[in-house]
Amino acid sequence: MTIEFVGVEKIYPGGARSVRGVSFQIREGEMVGLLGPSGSGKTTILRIIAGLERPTKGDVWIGGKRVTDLPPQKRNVGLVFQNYALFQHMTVYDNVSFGLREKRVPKDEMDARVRELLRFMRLESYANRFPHELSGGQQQRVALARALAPRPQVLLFDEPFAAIDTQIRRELRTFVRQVHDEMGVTSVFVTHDQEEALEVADRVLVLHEGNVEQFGPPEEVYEKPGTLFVASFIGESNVWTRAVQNGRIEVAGAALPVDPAVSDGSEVAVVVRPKDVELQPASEREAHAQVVRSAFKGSYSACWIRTKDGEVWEVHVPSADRHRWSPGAWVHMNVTRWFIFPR
Ligand SMILES: Nc1ncnc2c1ncn2[C@@H]1O[C@H](COP(=O)(O)OP(=O)(O)OP(=O)(O)O)[C@@H](O)[C@H]1O
Repeated sequence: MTIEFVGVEKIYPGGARSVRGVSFQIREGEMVGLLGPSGSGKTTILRIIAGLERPTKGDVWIGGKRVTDLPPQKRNVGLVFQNYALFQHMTVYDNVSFGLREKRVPKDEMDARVRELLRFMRLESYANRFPHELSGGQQQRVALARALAPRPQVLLFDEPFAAIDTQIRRELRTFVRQVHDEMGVTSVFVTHDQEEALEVADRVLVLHEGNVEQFGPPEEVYEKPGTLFVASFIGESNVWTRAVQNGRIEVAGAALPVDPAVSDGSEVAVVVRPKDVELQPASEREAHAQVVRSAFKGSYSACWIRTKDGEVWEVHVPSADRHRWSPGAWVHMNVTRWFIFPR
């Protein structure tokens, strides 16, 4: 099912303008991650898709049908929330069959569907347990099975793994992606965790103060950020302000060209990813910077270097070379890639 927002605005009673005239289209079968800082409108957008909030302006379309005025139960969407929201007094089996009983699905058909989902979720032996007898990851799989039982064509996830520890979280997100692919649904999930969004989503919708900053595949929002906000929010970055002189800005001893439309004297922001700086050993006189600290991160190490102008940059180096950049070492910097935005 496609999902489309056309000029959707949401003003809550009390005046908070949470979503500011947003338009986007989600394709059939896509998995989209809503990513943005706290308060950027992610949950509100998800709730508007679900029909749990009504937009103040604009329209929502699901599968080519205008659903703006339809209640949640008529939208054929499945919801999975952060806190599982399982019925604590019901067994796993009863939780999963809940939506089917509501729909008065015949018993044999319901039983077959529940067994099929429990098998798929690797929960067959837990059918008679109660939620409190399960781990967080298992509870989340029950919540997913329950959402899937009535065969929704859209699945909505609100921070589904936020309460789960790292190892299980990684397993679950791979599992959710597999479920999405095998069930042939369209999915939208809210997350704070950009690694999660970049890993799992086909496209990421980056939100900032109720506006869409960028909507694109993970590699695009990372490698071709459209705005200063996206460049500094997605992935690690060094962000500095520079004044343009003779059509260029000076960064670590290099004069980088600026869009000719930007006039001399104006200020721009330059963003450099830590992986896009090469270090060379240098004498104190020739060096651009000195290493302040380094930290082992597995396959790479992070180094913080202080330039002679006092800026502290984060630079990533292969861990195998880490010993070359111990605190106090003088370094020459070569910036290999950068983004420039108006200030
Ligand atoms: N029921 C409500 N009544 C009034 N204001 C609300 C309500 N729900 C959300 N808001 C406000 O709308 C804005 C967007 O909230 P929303 O929950 O959509 O953001 P979010 O990006 O999901 O944030 P978080 O990551 O913290 O969950 C915030 O400023 C929030 O305070």
